[in-house]
Amino acid sequence: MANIYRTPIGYVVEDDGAHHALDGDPFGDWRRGVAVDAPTVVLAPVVPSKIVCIGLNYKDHAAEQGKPLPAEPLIFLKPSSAIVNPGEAIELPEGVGRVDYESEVAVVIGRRATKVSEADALSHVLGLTCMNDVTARDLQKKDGRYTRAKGFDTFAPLGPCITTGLSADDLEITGRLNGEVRQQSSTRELIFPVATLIAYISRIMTLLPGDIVSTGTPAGIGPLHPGDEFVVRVQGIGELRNPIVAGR
Ligand SMILES: NC(=O)N[C@@H](O)C(=O)O
Repeated sequence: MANIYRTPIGYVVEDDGAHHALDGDPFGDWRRGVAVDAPTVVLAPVVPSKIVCIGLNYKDHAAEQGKPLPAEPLIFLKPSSAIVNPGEAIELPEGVGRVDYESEVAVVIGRRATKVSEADALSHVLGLTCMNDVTARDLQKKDGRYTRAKGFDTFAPLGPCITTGLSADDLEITGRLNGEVRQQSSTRELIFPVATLIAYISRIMTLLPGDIVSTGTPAGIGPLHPGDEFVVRVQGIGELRNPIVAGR
């Protein structure tokens, strides 16, 4: 297991508490280079060609939304332009009403995946990271259109790193608003597990190295306000912390 950080000066790999420059390409051949200090500035770990999100993939969230459980994965896309780095502000656009946080475990694709089987799906995964699927809830409720409600700039905080060699079967996920726990669950509760999601999506669209599959949010969603801070924490990966500001 290793944590791969993207920094302004390149990738850094951390394992057993030691940090090394990553020589090569995290999606291809790479090796540990010179020893370096722990990065002080980390960027979103990838710039994906697409973010594929899953809706209603936790029973308790579907229940709090008053929605029936989907018979198959409910997928939608989020634009890469929505990505913000760990520590950067989530901007609440003017005039859109309520904007919610949604803590999620996100999968980083490592190898090109086209029509892959469930049995072979996980071999296409590079690792896991955290994502906040920020959502303009009033807009979503108004007309059910996901892309607009979830596609605003800064609505996809991503990070802090890619954790390799970690199973997504039973990871604790927590969402804290201003230090208070608002979401607490485990990936054990996912209706459709990661292998099923990758096989399902890859039958529709090819997943490319660096693409993100965000696995859905558990119950406990709620609104964000200027001055707040929201932290997504996933066991074995780390914390994704973002302040909230009023946007234009
Ligand atoms: N309601 C809603 O948008 N939910 C999804 O994003 C989800 O289940 O993660």
